[in-house]
Amino acid sequence: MAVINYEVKNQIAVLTIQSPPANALSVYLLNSLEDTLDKIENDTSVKAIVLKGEGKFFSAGADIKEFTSLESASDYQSLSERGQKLFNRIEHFPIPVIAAIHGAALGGGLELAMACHIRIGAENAKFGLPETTLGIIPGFAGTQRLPRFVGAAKAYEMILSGQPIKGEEAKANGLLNQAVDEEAVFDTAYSLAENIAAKSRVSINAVMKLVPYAKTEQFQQGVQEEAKAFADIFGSEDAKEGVQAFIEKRKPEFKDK
Ligand SMILES: C/C=C/C(=O)SCCNC(=O)CCNC(=O)[C@H](O)C(C)(C)COP(=O)(O)OP(=O)(O)OC[C@H]1O[C@@H](n2cnc3c(N)ncnc32)[C@H](O)[C@@H]1OP(=O)(O)O
Repeated sequence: MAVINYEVKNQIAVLTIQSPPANALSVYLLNSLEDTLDKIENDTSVKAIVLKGEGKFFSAGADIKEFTSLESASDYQSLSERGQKLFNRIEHFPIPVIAAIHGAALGGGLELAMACHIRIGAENAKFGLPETTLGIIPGFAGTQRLPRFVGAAKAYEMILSGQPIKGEEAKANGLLNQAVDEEAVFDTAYSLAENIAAKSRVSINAVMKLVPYAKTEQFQQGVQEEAKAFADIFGSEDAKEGVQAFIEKRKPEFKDK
């Protein structure tokens, strides 16, 4: 069963994505994450959060297999808006969230990591938005958040090519705060959480309120446009072909329509 498991100890909540085999972000999992945030927001003991994935990856993104059960453009737009809203909540969460990323953060997995406040990643992990490989586009605000971290030129390259980058390159491009050995990812994230938890809650709350003002004003407009485009693109033959090809483990044959 896909869930977010969480444990609170010493004022730190550790959230673990448990959705084997790839920690795909199904709607059920997104709902579980929302429920967990509700509980943590009401737990006045928590001062920092570490978010990690169980198994081989942090997360391989939205559940591609679930796409085939959606029918209309409005279903796809709702899915996109569901993820966008949740990730926006994380970005504005009053408690700092540190993503501890190993294996891969792809598609929605990277979009989730980018909504967190701090990212510690493995040097050998893959970071990317491979949606164009499926004949679709990112839909959980990736087109808007990625350029913020890596700049427009690198974002175009990553989104249009669909090619992931490794931890060192992600760090050099501002996507990661630190790139460390895979074995050290969780401990590095956790000790940063301990450092934060030793600070006054008053300071933490003030910082969490102030930093979001640094955002651009067009971000909300951008994510609305993204949800519409995400819905439209699923009406294309190439999106059906791309998703089907992933499921059938073959290369897609795009027809540009
Ligand atoms: C709005 C948001 C949109 C999106 O996020 S769209 C999704 C974007 N993400 C991707 O396109 C990533 C797709 N996955 C991959 O590229 C690869 O996988 C990995 C690099 C993550 C891992 O590769 P490897 O180690 O070779 O494993 P494996 O055999 O490909 O995958 C193991 C199992 O995990 C399933 N899986 C992987 N990613 C997803 C996913 N995103 N949604 C649903 N299932 C996924 C596979 O199918 C397979 O399953 P089985 O063992 O039954 O064959």
